[in-house]
Amino acid sequence: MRLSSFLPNPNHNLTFPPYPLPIPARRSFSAAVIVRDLPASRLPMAGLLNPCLRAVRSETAISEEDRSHTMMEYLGKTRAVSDDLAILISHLEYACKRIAALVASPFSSELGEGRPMESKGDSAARSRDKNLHLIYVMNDIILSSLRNSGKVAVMASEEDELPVWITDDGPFVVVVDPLDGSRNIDVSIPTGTIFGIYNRLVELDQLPVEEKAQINALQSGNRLVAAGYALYSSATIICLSFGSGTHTFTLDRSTGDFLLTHPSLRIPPRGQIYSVNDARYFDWPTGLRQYIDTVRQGKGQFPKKYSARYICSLVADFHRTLIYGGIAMNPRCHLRLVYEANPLSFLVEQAGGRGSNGKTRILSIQPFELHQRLPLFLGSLDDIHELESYDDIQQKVDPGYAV
Ligand SMILES: O=P(O)(O)OC[C@H]1O[C@](O)(COP(=O)(O)O)[C@@H](O)[C@@H]1O
Repeated sequence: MRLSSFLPNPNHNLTFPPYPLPIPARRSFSAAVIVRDLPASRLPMAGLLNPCLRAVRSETAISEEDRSHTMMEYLGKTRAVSDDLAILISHLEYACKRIAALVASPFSSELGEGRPMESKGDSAARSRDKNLHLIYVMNDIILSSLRNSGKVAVMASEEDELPVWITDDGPFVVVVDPLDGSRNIDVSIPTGTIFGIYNRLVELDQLPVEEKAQINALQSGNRLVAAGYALYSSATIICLSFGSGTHTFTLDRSTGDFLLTHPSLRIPPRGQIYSVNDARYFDWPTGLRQYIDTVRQGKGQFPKKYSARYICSLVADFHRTLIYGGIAMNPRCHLRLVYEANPLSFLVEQAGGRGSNGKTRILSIQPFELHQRLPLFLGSLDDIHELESYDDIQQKVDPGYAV
């Protein structure tokens, strides 16, 4: 068996994307070369081929000595990660490296130009987003990686109106927001990719493709087998959970490896930071206004004056919240249950926090529509419980915002 047959194959991508790319393909795909050149012991499927390595796979959360392990090594050692899942993650990792390179490229604004702009997914609602071309390129990068993995039955993307059926026997379903915070690209503010992974519902295999694609993608967050995000910032981070803790990996640009930097991350039970677009204050309901007024005066259950931070890039605001604690929220019906709220709630819960729509635990909500939006509150357990106790915190008024 040739190892390379499992890996993101750089040759598959030479025909991609199917429109002019203003940078030499070799430069933009250098991550593939790095992955291809990894020694066999560092590949995720090393356990498949090497029985000794498989034996050291551990059931438990990662230990201190695992710090600085590459993501590939981590996947190879963790029993919760099957070989199929490890292969899928390695392809997602590869896609995220390519996106990281492209968002940082001086040519990113030209990407996808000349490509016909069909009306897709949520694009009507996203008319204020100038970067739709670029987003569609990122979407294609993810789709191409998932196809090449051979492990995905269906991909549902925030950028596509309908889910894409990929392969009948793919064991997984992937939901994805390829480029969150895209409006910030032109000013080099962090952006991200969010993804969730479910098992394919084999009991639906006999249904027509459109039907089984939809139902597979509309699984409730309770059924996630893994979720993650990539943050494209001063460092490129991938944060992952397979249902036994949340771990973050940082890209070492000198080697192209993601190194384990925060094993078994725990969100502090209290933070001192709230993150919200507070220009909307006068559209908020009474409960939310009262909560924010209270904590910023230091009169809440945690007797410290809270500070505000708002990047307006969900992944970045969420990542800071995960590390420092506090709450990242968007109280209006704006963020998507399937592509954003569920994966991030899974990650925050696995780190000891909570994801809520202001009344209910996000992961227990059954989605009824792929692009369904909802109010979203993510963060430290005690902070979220305190906020929920104000009851009236979901913003019902949404006049439509121009910026
Ligand atoms: O305009 P608001 O309510 O502050 O929303 C900002 C949020 O919208 C997002 O940009 C996502 O919206 P889009 O998916 O439409 O780009 C988040 O990254 C950010 O947190």
